[in-house]
Amino acid sequence: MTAPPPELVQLPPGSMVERWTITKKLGEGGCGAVYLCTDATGKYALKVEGISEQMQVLKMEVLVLGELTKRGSRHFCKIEDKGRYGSFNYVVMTLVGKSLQDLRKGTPQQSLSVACSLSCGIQALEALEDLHNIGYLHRDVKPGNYTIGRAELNELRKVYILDFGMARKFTDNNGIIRKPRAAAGFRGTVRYAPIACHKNQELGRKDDVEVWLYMQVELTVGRVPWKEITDMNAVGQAKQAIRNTPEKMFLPPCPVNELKEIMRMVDSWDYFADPNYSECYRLMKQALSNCRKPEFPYDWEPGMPLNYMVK
Ligand SMILES: Nc1ncnc2c1ncn2[C@@H]1O[C@H](COP(=O)(O)OP(=O)(O)OP(=O)(O)O)[C@@H](O)[C@H]1O
Repeated sequence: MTAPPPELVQLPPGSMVERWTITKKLGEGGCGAVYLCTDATGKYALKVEGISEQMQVLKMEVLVLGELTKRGSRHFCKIEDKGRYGSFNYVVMTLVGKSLQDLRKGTPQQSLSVACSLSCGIQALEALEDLHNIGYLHRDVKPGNYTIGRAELNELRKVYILDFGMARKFTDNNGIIRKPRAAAGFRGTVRYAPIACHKNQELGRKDDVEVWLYMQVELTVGRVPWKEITDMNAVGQAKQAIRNTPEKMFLPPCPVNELKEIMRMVDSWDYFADPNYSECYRLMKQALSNCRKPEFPYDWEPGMPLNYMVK
């Protein structure tokens, strides 16, 4: 018999968690919920997880964000507070804006304009590079886990990465890459999983970059070729097969030459490889310049079609 789903912590509007007043629920994930909260200094996001939850993912979130907060990293929420309160653990962090998934879905064509998606893509890869540089893999890269900042903070041109519930440390305490396990279980979302994940192989930095590339396609074109396929193995096969006909994935207005070159590089890397991020940025910037569209304003800035979504 399977265990009943864990009870999510419910915090009604007006309730307090230490000095934080709950305003409303922002969303729910697999293992907890995220609330809008305030204190005397402003608005924040408060993430909670019951202490009896089987999968304790908040710990990883605190570990990763704590490390990045220390380093003053770009693209990450800052931790304001953390602790245990009654029967749950909580972390209070920077409040961010809409996800790239919501913004993409807010358009009739389900995609961002090409210059906007390339520019956001560069920031999204910078976030992964920063995370990899402190020894962690994200392993759940997808447009729903990237957001923009808030208009009130003048952060409409900033991309944040969220959700480290599936992160994994790939280095040991001496910074040496851990030995890959012989077999690893499937992790993440089928649509965005790297090929190695379909093969139950240990994931490395190159796998986060592979998935970032799929995300780039989705943001620019509105879909990945395996969108309609539901069977996990068939999705894995489709990802493999597209290597023979990359033009079918990098549809206009994708910069096909540059993205093909990035895919070629990614496919040449193994578990231990340190991805050549700077070459990826160079190709993305080349594509941005070749598309002959201005990088700014982004699609959701004042006067632009998606601005209604960030108000
Ligand atoms: N710092 C934040 N500021 C604003 N909204 C946030 C913040 N962190 C998370 N959210 C929102 O709260 C919701 C749940 O987020 P969370 O990342 O915890 O869920 P999850 O467990 O990853 O969910 P999923 O299973 O969908 O991946 C999402 O809609 C997310 O956009």
